[in-house]
Amino acid sequence: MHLQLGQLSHVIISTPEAANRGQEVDKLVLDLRRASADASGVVDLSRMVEKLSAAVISRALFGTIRGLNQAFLTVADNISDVLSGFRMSDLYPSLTFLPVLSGFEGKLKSMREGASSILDAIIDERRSKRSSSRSSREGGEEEEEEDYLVDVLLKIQENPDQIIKAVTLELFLAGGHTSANLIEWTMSEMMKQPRVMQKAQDEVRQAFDEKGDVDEVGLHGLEYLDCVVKEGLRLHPPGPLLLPRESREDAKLCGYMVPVGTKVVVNAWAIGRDPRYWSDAEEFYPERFVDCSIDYKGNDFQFVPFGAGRRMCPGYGFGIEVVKLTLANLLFHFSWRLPGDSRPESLDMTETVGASIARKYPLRVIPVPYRP
Ligand code: HEM
Repeated sequence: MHLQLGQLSHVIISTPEAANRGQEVDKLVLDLRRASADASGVVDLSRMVEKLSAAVISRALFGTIRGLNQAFLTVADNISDVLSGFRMSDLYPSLTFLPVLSGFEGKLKSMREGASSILDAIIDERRSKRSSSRSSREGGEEEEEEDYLVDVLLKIQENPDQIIKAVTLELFLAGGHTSANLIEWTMSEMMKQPRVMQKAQDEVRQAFDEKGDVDEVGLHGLEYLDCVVKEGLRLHPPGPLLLPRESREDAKLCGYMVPVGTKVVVNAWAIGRDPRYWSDAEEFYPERFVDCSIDYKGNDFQFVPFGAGRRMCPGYGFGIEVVKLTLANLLFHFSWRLPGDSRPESLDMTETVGASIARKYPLRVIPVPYRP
């Protein structure tokens, strides 16, 4: 993973081993297998995928630290819940007393303090792990160094803990829910359209049948899955309004005057559904991306699920890899059915309203193992 983060020029988590996403995805497959043996066989895929992507991102950040991981996940989850959604103060930013009056500011402050003390403990734990493996190596013992993101930041001596904590929390908040959200919506769209599910499944099974399992290297040859993920991003961008910008000078935009200092919100969700740029814009049709040069890397302004420009998502490579790896595993190891006699076209796709658009109702589905 290659990230550019403010004061740091570059941070690289170099290997999938450090990110360790494969292990977490294997765990998800195992949990699904177990659940499929239960009487009803119905699983809450939304919840399972949310858990998976939080585990993947926390492993990449600081590995597994018993007790602390869970505490951090809970606090970070609460912060992200509080931050999503709109508040009165967003509509009337000049009324600066509103966040204080509503209790929003106090709530955030106490959550930040909670996250900060857990992160202090995580940093201390990684620091002592690093120094004990250094002493083992100096004593001639073979000890492999683990490089999680916190370790990389600790190696850069001039980073005060305050910055390490801010970067860790930001990455967790930005990278956890987004990947889960995209997996959940893309699976929902495929449940609704068995034709697409079948085509993606055929591709994945053809690629990995001989090996019997999905691997990250093989993911790059899955052209249809690539189109499916792009189509998921077009219709359900996990950050629908990107990050707010502020205009640095007066500007004229689409005939409107935008004065200096205006908060500008870019609606990536609406852009992805604009019929001027997309035919049958509301339809989930991955084939539109076959032999099409439009990509999500910030150069095609009709498709900006990761934003564009200097504030573009620095974690898109990591996010896409997690999403593809998870989807490929879900498609390879299981066939999927809806509970009872629900028909695919009747699957409820109601969205929540807020800074991120999630499914209003969790995706409840039945996994049927491909191989016993
Ligand atoms: C499918 C997964 C993801 C999606 C759809 C996504 C989307 C976005 C979007 C739309 C933005 C705002 C960009 C803008 O305003 O121009 C953003 C920012 C950001 N993303 Fe992601 N993201 C994903 C995964 C990740 C991951 C895995 C990480 C980290 C490991 C990450 C880290 C960040 C950070 C740190 C920012 C803030 C950048 C800044 O403040 O300038 N994202 N992301």
